[in-house]
Amino acid sequence: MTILHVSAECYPVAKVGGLADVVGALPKYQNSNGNRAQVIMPFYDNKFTQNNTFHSVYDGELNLGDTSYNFQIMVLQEKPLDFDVFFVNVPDLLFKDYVYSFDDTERFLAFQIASLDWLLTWDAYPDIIHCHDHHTGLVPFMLQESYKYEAFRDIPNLLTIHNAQYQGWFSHDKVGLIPPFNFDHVGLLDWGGQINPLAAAIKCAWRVTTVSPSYMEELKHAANGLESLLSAESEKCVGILNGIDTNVWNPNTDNYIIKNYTQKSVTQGANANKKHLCETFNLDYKKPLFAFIGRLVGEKGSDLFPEVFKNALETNSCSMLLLGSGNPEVEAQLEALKSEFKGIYNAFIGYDEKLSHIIYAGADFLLMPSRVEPCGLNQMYALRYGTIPIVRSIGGLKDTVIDISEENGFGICHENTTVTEINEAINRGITLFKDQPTYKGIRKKIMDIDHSWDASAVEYINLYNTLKLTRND
Ligand SMILES: Nc1ncnc2c1ncn2[C@@H]1O[C@H](COP(=O)(O)OP(=O)(O)O[C@H]2O[C@H](CO)[C@@H](O)[C@H](O)[C@H]2O)[C@@H](O)[C@H]1O
Repeated sequence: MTILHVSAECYPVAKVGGLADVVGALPKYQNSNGNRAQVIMPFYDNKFTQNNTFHSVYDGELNLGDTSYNFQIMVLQEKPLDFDVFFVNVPDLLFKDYVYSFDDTERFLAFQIASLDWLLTWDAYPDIIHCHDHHTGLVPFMLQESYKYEAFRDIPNLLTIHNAQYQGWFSHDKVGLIPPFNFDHVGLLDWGGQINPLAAAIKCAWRVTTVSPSYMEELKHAANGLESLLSAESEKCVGILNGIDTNVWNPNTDNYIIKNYTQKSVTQGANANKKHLCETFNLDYKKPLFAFIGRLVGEKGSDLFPEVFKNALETNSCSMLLLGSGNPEVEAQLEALKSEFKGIYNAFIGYDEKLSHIIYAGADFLLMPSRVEPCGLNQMYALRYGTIPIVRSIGGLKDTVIDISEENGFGICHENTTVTEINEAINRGITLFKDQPTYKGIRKKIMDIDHSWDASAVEYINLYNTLKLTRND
């Protein structure tokens, strides 16, 4: 089966968050099952495009309303990835040193139109078009409604919602940017008086998946305005838990970390990484080290960190390390804490892939007090590296972490994203750390949990197969 993933991010080409990890791993696993999965994504001006050579395989011109733009489809000269990636280069719009910004409407529309224009020239169309998040949400609409893409009406397509908080809204004033379609159907684009690419995709895609079963259920009650739509479309929606790329995330072979280790050598290995972190960030090595990695946004509960960290650090019984960026106010508060808690707290405000790996390996506990967490990959990386996750039981966190008080439990869970509950959970971690035999036992146990893509990749293939059957009916 041939599958074309359409996405704004893909690791290691361009990564802002978990979307990149998924699109960088799922095709690999699908290919290893005898399929041909490919990715099409924008050509950005970033380290990856600067450090690799590309050549153009197609030159075209796309229209955004009355304005036309030249574009090329580029491919890598050599093949450093485990699957084919096609890059859409629209020099005037997409070739920027950022992935997302204020001009997303025009940029991602151009990306989607160029992708489909080029696809029209293929000899054999893909069996499945798999779209990811709102940046590609107009693809299912255009496949179904745009006159110029009539040849694609039969291609099964699906949408994966990685995060329904972001929907790509824009005004109906810009409807003319979308290639002509039967205007009687303009309502398919609309949600709440605006053009809403995520809503349009939920309406038009043949199937909709979310990245965990629990998140699918939660969306019916909390989907940033799309609750009733998701409830109405629930028959075509299904939750498939994300996996992780166990080749990239392997403490035994990870080139980013200070000392590699296996389940057998986790104590020495993880401690060497912890030591490095404590030396680098001036932290007390003897205390349990709690870490957070991620975007500093409301969904992740990051606005509560300044107070949570202060409460925890005032007891002088733990160290804290944060890696992330986002809300400038939160960033400033987290910076300010540094002088107050020298020797037990530090923060790196920014993005650093290598450092994230060392933290997964060297921290004792990973905090994820998310208000919303569609799946969450960080807790799965933490488990693989023997770091105990402390999570709020929601979305994918609920599906992947069992509290230590339960049978076969291995993590610390709390019900709500409140300062009190997060601090209580941290205190439970401090207590657990004092009981070193139990702590070490859990560490070893969690490294055994299999969250590789193997099972979920097959679930996707099975789902694609049901769509192919629908087409043949
Ligand atoms: N400052 C930083 N420096 C280095 N690395 C950083 C970093 N900030 C984040 N990362 C990395 O980015 C990824 C974040 O993945 P998540 O799944 O936790 O969150 P995200 O909310 O982006 O993804 C959305 O999509 C994914 C994929 O479907 C869902 O799991 C998730 O719930 C949903 O919100 C991890 O690989 C993490 O290590």
